[in-house]
Amino acid sequence: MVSPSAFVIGTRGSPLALAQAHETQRRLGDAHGIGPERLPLEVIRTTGDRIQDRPLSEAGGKGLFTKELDIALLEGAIDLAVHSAKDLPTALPAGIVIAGYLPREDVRDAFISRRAKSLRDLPEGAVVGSASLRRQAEIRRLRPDLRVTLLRGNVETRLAKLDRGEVDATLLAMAGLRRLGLTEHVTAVLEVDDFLPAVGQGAIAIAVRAGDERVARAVAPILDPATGHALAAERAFLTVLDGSCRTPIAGHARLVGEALEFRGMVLRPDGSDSLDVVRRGAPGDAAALGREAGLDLRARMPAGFLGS
Ligand SMILES: NCc1[nH]cc(CCC(=O)O)c1CC(=O)O
Repeated sequence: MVSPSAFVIGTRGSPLALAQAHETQRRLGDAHGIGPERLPLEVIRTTGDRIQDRPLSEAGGKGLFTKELDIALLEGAIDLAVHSAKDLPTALPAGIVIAGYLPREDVRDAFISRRAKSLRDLPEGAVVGSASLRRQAEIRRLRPDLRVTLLRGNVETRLAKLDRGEVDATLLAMAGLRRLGLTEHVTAVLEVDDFLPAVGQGAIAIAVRAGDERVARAVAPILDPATGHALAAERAFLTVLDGSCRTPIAGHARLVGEALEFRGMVLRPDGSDSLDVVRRGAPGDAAALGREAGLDLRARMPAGFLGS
């Protein structure tokens, strides 16, 4: 007899999404002593996966990668959804909550190029491709002389475009490259203090139905409290500033000893100006810390900074 599924894991179908879903499946299986056959993956294609020709910020923003998974969750077709925390909107649909996060991967961005050893060494006028408004603005801030172009597609597609010489360099998250076993492509790693990552970068979020105690209890042992505190601060920061998905925003929280340290930044899209903030506090006050950091930046922002 085939044993019934314990929990159905919903995921997008990109190689990175599948790697993250498999990691979730492995951790959940280990925690409960059950095999992958009892934790089947249900692959769901999202609007964000279909749009390849324009920046997603122009196509309606972040919910594009989550809507179809949200529906499957609410309809009971899946029991939990695995997401890159970075791609999650700040507001989730009614009836869906984030149970928590897996232990965080490397949060840093990687510089990848065949033409230079580092962002600093790229020749003047070199072309750097990225689809991220944050990375585009941070690159322009550090190197206003470079040409920044749109480079979309999944991690493998972008590396192929680099190999074909469509761009001289690109930036990708270390977390994704590690999960895909592609770190041999990395030319240099950008430290957090030099190149502040996106809110949620490197973290895998587990979304569940609100009030579904069976699923909540099952996933609890695989969730990482430290990552939860960091993400609470980062997402509260984003919520305060997320007036527009056209805004380059960076934010990162980490435990330093007993304290949670948060750094946040907003940039003009052309990199000509930026504002940053640092706050430290108790991990238990993570959300308030992030919110206050966001309010502080908002109060210091000149009119029109967010491009509205
Ligand atoms: N927006 C795409 C996306 N969403 C999550 C990751 C990488 C994994 C992560 O940041 O957790 C990536 C690719 C990238 O930014 O290089």
